[in-house]
Amino acid sequence: MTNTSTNPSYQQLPIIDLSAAGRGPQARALLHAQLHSAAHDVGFFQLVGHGVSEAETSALLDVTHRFFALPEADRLALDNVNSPHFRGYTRTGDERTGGSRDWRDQLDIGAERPARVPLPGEPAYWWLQGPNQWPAALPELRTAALGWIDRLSSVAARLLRELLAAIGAPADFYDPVFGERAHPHLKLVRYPGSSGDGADQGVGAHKDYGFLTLLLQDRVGGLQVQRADGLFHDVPPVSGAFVVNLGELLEVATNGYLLATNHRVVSPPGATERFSVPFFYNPRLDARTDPLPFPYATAAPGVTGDPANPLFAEYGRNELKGKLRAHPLVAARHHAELLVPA
Ligand SMILES: O=C(O)CCC(=O)C(=O)O
Ligand SMILES: [Fe+2]
Repeated sequence: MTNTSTNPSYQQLPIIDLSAAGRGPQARALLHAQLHSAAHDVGFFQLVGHGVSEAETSALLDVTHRFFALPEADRLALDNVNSPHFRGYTRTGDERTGGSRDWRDQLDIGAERPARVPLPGEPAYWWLQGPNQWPAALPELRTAALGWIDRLSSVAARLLRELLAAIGAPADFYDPVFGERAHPHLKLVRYPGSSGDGADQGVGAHKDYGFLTLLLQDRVGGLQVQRADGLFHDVPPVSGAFVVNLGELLEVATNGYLLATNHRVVSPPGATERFSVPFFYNPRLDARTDPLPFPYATAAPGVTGDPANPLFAEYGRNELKGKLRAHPLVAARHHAELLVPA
């Protein structure tokens, strides 16, 4: 990949301490100023003071390692090609981003709900609701993953409210699109090192589909975020911090005042493995993202106009667009009628 920047002025990443929200009006006002700038000027930041302990994160990383250490047959028993809901295991090389192969394997997990097959005339995105696939040989993974989804949903809910307040909007404006029927998503990811053929796309440049992503990464590094100079900048691991990116719905919500952050992962060198656990804070599938009332709305530039990646205000549509693109084997097997002929 090209265009990687080594510009030192970009090496200081904003660090946001969420615990400041509970430390009185002055601390909260300072938090809001920092959050406003981090979200508007940079588009991503490191989140600390979130209340998730090191014991909790190491337990999750431990179960992640144990999942990828299972015999391949145990992982392939959960192949997402068998799930019309895009849940389960994707083997290395089966996922595509920007039309090219990603060199990572992963387990996709969502809210645990029964399938809701769309009736004629209903939106196709209801396919995204359905059961997960769990490894029989590692029953504790289910508890850990569903527990992490609950834990991070509440951190993300607090963070979103502070972020909305920080830009002068009603903090609870989007509360109704979350709640019981929200559609959070978790991935357990392994980057198995270099593909050996000269490509270094761990995952290609993309934006996430929802409101906020809270990423737990190990110490290896390789995540890069595109900044205002157009170049990709390393996001070095910070112990105890989650990397937060803004997703496409926040861009839609603010008419481009906040931008969804374009990011990618460069494969680790040689046989080095990297593990990460992105958590995606997504609303209900049938939620429409109403425009956010806030004082900067009139100055907002509008959403990014990329014909290859239209942004949809209806969350389910926005996610389905991405899943069909990223998982062509699942799409071809279960959803051929949804694919636009090339
Ligand atoms: O693994 C990472 O650091 C980032 C993963 C990511 O961007 C994604 O899965 O959407
Ligand atoms: Fe991402």
